[in-house]
Amino acid sequence: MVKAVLGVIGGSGIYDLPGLREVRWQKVESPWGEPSDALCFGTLGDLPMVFLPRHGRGHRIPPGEINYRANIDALKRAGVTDVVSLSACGSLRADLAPGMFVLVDQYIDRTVARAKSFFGTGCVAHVAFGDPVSPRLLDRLEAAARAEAIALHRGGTYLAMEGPQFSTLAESRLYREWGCAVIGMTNMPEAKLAREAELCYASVAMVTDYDSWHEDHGTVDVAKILAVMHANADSAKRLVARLAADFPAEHEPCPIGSDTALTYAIITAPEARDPALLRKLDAVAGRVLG
Ligand SMILES: CSC[C@H]1O[C@H](OP(=O)(O)O)[C@H](O)[C@@H]1O
Ligand SMILES: Nc1ncnc2[nH]cnc12
Repeated sequence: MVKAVLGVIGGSGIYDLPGLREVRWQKVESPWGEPSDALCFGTLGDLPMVFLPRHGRGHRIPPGEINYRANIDALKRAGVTDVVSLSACGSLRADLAPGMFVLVDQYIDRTVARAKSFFGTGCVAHVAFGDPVSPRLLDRLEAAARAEAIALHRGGTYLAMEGPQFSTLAESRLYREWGCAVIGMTNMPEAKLAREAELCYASVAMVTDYDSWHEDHGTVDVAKILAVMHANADSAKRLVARLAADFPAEHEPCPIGSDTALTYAIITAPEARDPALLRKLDAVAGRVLG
């Protein structure tokens, strides 16, 4: 049996997880560089949990400078099987009001200046990503939100922008025409890397604002976001506590194969593989590389 370990990546406004027991912050070394912070290990009920504040405690790191590879690698090394990503986001739809939580099921990646893969020259891999989110995690998040009476919308496309500046009005309108539901700066390449690391992944996008398109709300700024973010953070912590309380002790095989994503993904012939890269892949791809 594979023991379930729930990883939580906390976004803006979420720098700890109250309610964790046996808490210990511990630095995890990664061959991919520095994770955003030490990892916070603990238990909620009987479930082992690992928490990582995406921007570091004190919100030191901007979205474009987060070492997403080190973060996902460190969570993998810590034994995490499932990752819930918590994120502040702007809404691109009138019906998704500030305060609502959206369970994202698709992404559009418009980030441009980030390392997006663990693989590369010396070990090439192409994982499937048509279904980027683990549906079973979504089911569990939906049930937890219902139990906590948190307003939630299931489904929607998250537009990942580079930032750190917010969108222009023209960009905001364009993303609405593309049918996107929410916008943020961090879920890519995080979701791609989680898939490469064979982690089940789901994003909870917590709406803080209407981005720049809404005539009644003007353009977005950090003051508007902060006004909603703290209430969202309290709900998110309740959501996670409920999720953990109902989480199975044994890792459930992912119905879309997130946890076996590398089985047929590596295309480089064994004799052409770069030993130095293979060493860095020990945690992420250890299951298939041996
Ligand atoms: C503080 S507003 C902009 C900031 O918030 C979001 O971060 P996260 O996804 O980590 O909650 C957004 O992506 C920006 O990084
Ligand atoms: N409107 C917005 N655009 C990008 N990231 C955000 N995070 C919170 N609100 C956002």
